[in-house]
Amino acid sequence: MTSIEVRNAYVDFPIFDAKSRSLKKKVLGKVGGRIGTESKVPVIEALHDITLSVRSGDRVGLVGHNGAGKSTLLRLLSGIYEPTRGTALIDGRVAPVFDLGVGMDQEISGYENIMVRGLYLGMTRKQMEKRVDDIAEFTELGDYLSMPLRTYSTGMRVRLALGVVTSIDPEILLLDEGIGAVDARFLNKARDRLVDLVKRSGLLVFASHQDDLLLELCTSAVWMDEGRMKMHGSLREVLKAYKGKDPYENISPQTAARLGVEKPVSASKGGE
Ligand SMILES: Nc1ncnc2c1ncn2[C@@H]1O[C@H](COP(=O)(O)OP(=O)(O)OP(=O)(O)O)[C@@H](O)[C@H]1O
Repeated sequence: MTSIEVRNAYVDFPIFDAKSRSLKKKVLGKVGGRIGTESKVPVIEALHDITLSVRSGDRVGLVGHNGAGKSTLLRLLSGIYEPTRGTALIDGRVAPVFDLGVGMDQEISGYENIMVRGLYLGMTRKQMEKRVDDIAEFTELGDYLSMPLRTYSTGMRVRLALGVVTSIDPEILLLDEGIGAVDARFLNKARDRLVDLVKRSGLLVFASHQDDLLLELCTSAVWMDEGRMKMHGSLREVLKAYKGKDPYENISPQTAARLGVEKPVSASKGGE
């Protein structure tokens, strides 16, 4: 069965070229994992004693401040990082969607990039051949699909990458928030495809700062803080604790309608 089991896992990054004198001054920072200065070189404790079990059907959101450890945790769950201590057992085919640009080649055409990126995400050539027309239509890139990628604007690249990403059939889908960083009109168009993609996926872990997208794609959540799991529970409860207010207070009427929930009347003033 598709699953990920993480037990007492730590991820440390030793930093060999840090300016250790200024580290001794201990400037109090609000973001990032703890920096240990006991050993010869400073060590960033990006993940600290993580125990997490994700199974088929789970849709987990990762929330937390900048540097809290969300991306590092995604990389641990994908097998890209090995834990420094502890274990991470991954059972299933992983599609890591961290950076929309990864696996894209500047010198080959949009069509060719669709194939290459699909293979990188675990699809076969045959599967991608069947999907290429659908992806091409979604991107609205027309004749540009025959041009080399270097001729594309940033937004055009995002369209291409999102088209491919939302066409795959992953067992384990790991999404980093970059996916949300596209213009609102195109995101609207991509949203349905993203929702379908998540439905097709065995399990999802999604790191994001955007409540709307989290509410749409996830049911449970983990709140990361200084590399530790501060809370694990239903998405609504975790967002409530993290933000200090009910996430449904902030969502747009359109999102409320899509989610089939009633937007509660704003009761408290909170904030990150
Ligand atoms: N390759 C690396 N080398 C050294 N330190 C790293 C590396 N990657 C992450 N870190 C550190 O690990 C900690 C966690 O970073 P991570 O990128 O996982 O945070 P995040 O929660 O995804 O943040 P954001 O919301 O800003 O993307 C930070 O203190 C960061 O400085």
